[in-house]
Amino acid sequence: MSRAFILLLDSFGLGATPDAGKFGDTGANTFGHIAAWAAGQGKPMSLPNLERLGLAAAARQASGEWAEGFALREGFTGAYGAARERSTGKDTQSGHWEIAGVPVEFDWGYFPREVPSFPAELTDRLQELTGIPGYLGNCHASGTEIINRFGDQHVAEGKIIVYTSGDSVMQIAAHEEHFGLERLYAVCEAAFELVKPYNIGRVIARPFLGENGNYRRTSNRHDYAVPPPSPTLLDHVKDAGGEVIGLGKISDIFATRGISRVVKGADNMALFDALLKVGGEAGDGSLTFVNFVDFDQSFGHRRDIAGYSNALHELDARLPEFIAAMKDGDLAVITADHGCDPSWPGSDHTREHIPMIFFGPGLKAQQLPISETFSDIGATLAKHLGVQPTLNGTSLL
Ligand SMILES: O=P(O)(O)O[C@H]1O[C@H](CO)[C@@H](O)[C@H]1O
Ligand SMILES: [Mn+2]
Ligand SMILES: [Mn+2]
Repeated sequence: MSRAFILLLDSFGLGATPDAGKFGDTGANTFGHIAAWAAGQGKPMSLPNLERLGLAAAARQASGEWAEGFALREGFTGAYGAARERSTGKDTQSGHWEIAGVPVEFDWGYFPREVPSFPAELTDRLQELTGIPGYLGNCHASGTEIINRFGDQHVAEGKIIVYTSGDSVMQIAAHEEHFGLERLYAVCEAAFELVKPYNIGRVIARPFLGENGNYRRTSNRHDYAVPPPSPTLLDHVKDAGGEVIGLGKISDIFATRGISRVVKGADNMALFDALLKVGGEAGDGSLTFVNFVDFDQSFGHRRDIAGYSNALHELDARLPEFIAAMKDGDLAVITADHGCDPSWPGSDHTREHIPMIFFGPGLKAQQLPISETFSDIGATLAKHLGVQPTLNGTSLL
C-alpha cells in the first residue's frame, strides 16, 4: 500500500532565496525571525517534533545559520531539505502548482499601488452587471484593516470594499448579512470573468460580520481561481485511480482540477482533526493535501509574530498523533508555498526557501540537497505512488 500526504504550512519560509532581492525581500526569514523574536522574549521556541524530523537543520541549510534556540541535534528521523522557487511570483497558486510539478513561468498581472488600483473599465462594467452602488477602498490594503476602515460605510451605503495586494488578486469584502453572502459570491463570479484579460490569478470573496466599526471576517471566504496551465501531480494521481483529497483551500487553489474530495476546516486545528480523520480513511494510491491557512492569513499577513509562533507550537504538539497513525507505505512531506515573514515591512509574502521534510515508516533519515524547484516534491511523491511523473522536478528519494 502506498499513500502520500502533503502538509503545507502556508507561508512558512526558511529564509530568503538568492533571487529575493528582485522582490525586495533580501534578508527575510519567516522561521528565523520568529525564533529570534521568541528568544528575545526570553522564551525560545520549542518545536521538538518538527525539529526531530529535521526542520531546524533544513532551515540552517536554507539560511546558513541556526535559528535562535536551535542547534545541531542527533537522531533525525526525516529526510529534510529546502527548496527554491522557479515560478516568477511568490504567490499561493504559483507555490502550490510548482510543488505539484507545474511552475508558473509566465507573469501574472498585478493591480498597481495606486488609488484607484482597479481600472475604471473593469469596475464600471462590474457595477453595470451587478447593480452595486459603488466601491470603497479600491487600493492595496490589509484585509482586516480595510473592513474596519470602511465597514460602517459599506453597511450604510451598500458599496462593496475592493482591494488588492502584492499578489495577483482582486479581493471583495462585504457584510454577510447586510449585503448578503450569496450576493457577494455572485459579484465575485462576475468579477472573475472580468479580470481574465488582466491575467489575474484569483478573485477572493471576503465576507465579514459585526457592527459599528467592529468587524471580523468569517470562514466563508471563497476563492475563484484560474486552473493550473498543465496537468499536475493531482491529475496524475486521480487519473491513475487514486483518491485526491484536498483539505482547506487546496481545491480552490487548483480550481478543482485533479480533486476527488473536498474537506473544509475553520482553522488550523480543525484542519488537523480533519487530516487525522481523512488519514484513517484514505485508500491505496491516494494523495491527501492539506493547506494550513492560518499561518499566512491570520499571522503572516497580519505581521503577528507571537500568533505565528503560537500556531507553530500548536501544530508541533499535534504532529505525533499524525505520525503514530501512519501506515507502512505512507510518505508525508511538510512544506510551504512561499514565505510571509511577520517581522517584515508591509503585509505581503516574502520570497524564501520552503521546507521539504519527508517522513514515514521506514524512510531513511538523511539530508537532501537544496532543490532548485519546488517540483522536486511532486516528482518524489509521483514516484512513491507509482503514477505518471510530474512535468518538472526530480525525485529526491
Ligand atoms: O490581507 P488579506 O485580505 O488577508 O490578503 C491576503 O490574502 C490574499 C490571498 O492570500 C493575499 O492577497 C493577501 O494579501
Ligand atoms: Mn500561501
Ligand atoms: Mn497569503
